[in-house]
Amino acid sequence: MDESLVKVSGVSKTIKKQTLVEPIDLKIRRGEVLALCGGNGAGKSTILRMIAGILQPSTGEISVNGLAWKKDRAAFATQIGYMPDDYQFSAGLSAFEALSFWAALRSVPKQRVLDTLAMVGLESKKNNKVHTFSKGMRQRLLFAQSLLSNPPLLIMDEPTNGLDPYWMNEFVQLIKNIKQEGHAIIFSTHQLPVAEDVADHVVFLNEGRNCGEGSVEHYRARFGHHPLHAAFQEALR
Ligand SMILES: Nc1ncnc2c1ncn2[C@@H]1O[C@H](COP(=O)(O)OP(=O)(O)OP(=O)(O)O)[C@@H](O)[C@H]1O
Repeated sequence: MDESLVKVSGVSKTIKKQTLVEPIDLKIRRGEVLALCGGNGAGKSTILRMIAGILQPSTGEISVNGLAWKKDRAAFATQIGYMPDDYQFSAGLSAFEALSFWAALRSVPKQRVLDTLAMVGLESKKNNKVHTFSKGMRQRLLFAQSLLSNPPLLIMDEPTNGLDPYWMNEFVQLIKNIKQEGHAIIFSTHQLPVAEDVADHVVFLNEGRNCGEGSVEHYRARFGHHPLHAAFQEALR
């Protein structure tokens, strides 16, 4: 029996005759972390945005927890927490206010707002204006936003971008905890050591195409320490 929480089959994206993503198949089970790795313009964000229901695929089907975006968008959206790679916060809002706004949209209680701020180490900054935050602090706030409703699937676009080594490590721990709770996670990264640390399975992308994939365990057995660099080189050949 196929126990995948997320099923992506034959999903592609073409805009004005330009193929951004060639048909791709992905499956993610509960408690599994999938990393999309690839260089600039490889198609990572486009794939994540299609799974998040923000961008309509040109072909293919996507379902999360048995719900198809095409059939029931509202229910589909409740299954997903999405952390974009770039987000302009409204000027003048504090971290607590920004998170409370998203919480209200999802009927999430105020206590959960405080809890998620604590999870990402922003509790003491909750009344500070978001526009005064550093890049890493904004990333942590976006991460908190994606966790608010405790959804089965977390989709994160370059989540460790701008994080200092301490928060990089904290992020890895948070993802491991969330994974243990049975959530499925898909994220994109340029940082192969991050993928090595948290991912179970890696898909390498190049020019909108899946050019190789495998489990981190498999790559480690094959290439030893820091295996994804060697695996990516091989995939690009
Ligand atoms: N709305 C759009 N219209 C036309 N082309 C687009 C659009 N969005 C993205 N692209 C192109 O699609 C390709 C894939 O972009 P995408 O943002 O998915 O890559 P990425 O792997 O996330 O890159 P990066 O690591 O730089 O964020 C790029 O060539 C990009 O220029």
